[in-house]
Amino acid sequence: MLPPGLLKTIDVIPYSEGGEGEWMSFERRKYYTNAFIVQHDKKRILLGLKKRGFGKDKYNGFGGKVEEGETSAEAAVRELQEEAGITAALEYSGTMLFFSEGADFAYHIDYYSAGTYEGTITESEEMRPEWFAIPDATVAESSALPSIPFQQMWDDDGIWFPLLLAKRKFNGRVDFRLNARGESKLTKWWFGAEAER
Ligand SMILES: COc1nc(N)nc2c1ncn2[C@H]1C[C@H](O)[C@@H](COP(=O)(O)OP(=O)(O)OP(=O)(O)O)O1
Repeated sequence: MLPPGLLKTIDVIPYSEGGEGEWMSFERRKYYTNAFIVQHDKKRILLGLKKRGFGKDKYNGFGGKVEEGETSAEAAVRELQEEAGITAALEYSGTMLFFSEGADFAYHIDYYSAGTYEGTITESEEMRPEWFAIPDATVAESSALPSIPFQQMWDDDGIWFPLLLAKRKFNGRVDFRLNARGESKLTKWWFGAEAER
């Protein structure tokens, strides 16, 4: 049921799949984290604008490589501190395998989230933190905050963000291929989510 290479971390039921072609093969993987502050009571989520390197000019959670000798959960807390200046009791939200055509490794990304944090949110050399409104169909008035900027995020984020916001853990894989202009685009995906409680 699961796509090749995806290491199952939780029991999931199929949630979303699409795209075309075969899954690409890869030789090795590297371990990454990505963390979000999601405040349902304030209807807002903290994202960061990546200022350099991989994913520059995209909004994302805060994260990076898991260093040798640390767990993914420890790496997530460290990266959140380094990139946004805050600490949080992060909870595991899901895992995604991402492979991009031509890359020499696949990203194994563990996602984390927390509803509260300590410290002062601070811009770092890598990320500029900003709050965005969590969509709420039950509330008529619009938020003073901007909407989540999916047009300036990774193509796959629109698929699994509803799960993150609904606190449903997920496992997924996304493959990106290069288009005629040499841009890396989402071409195939599979996501499973834990059953609704
Ligand atoms: C393709 O789909 C992706 N979606 C999202 N939301 N995030 C992704 C995707 N692919 C990679 N990422 C994340 C995973 C990491 O959090 C960052 C990349 O981390 P970074 O560029 O910071 O990595 P390094 O500079 O190698 O690591 P250090 O921060 O430890 O130096 O993007």
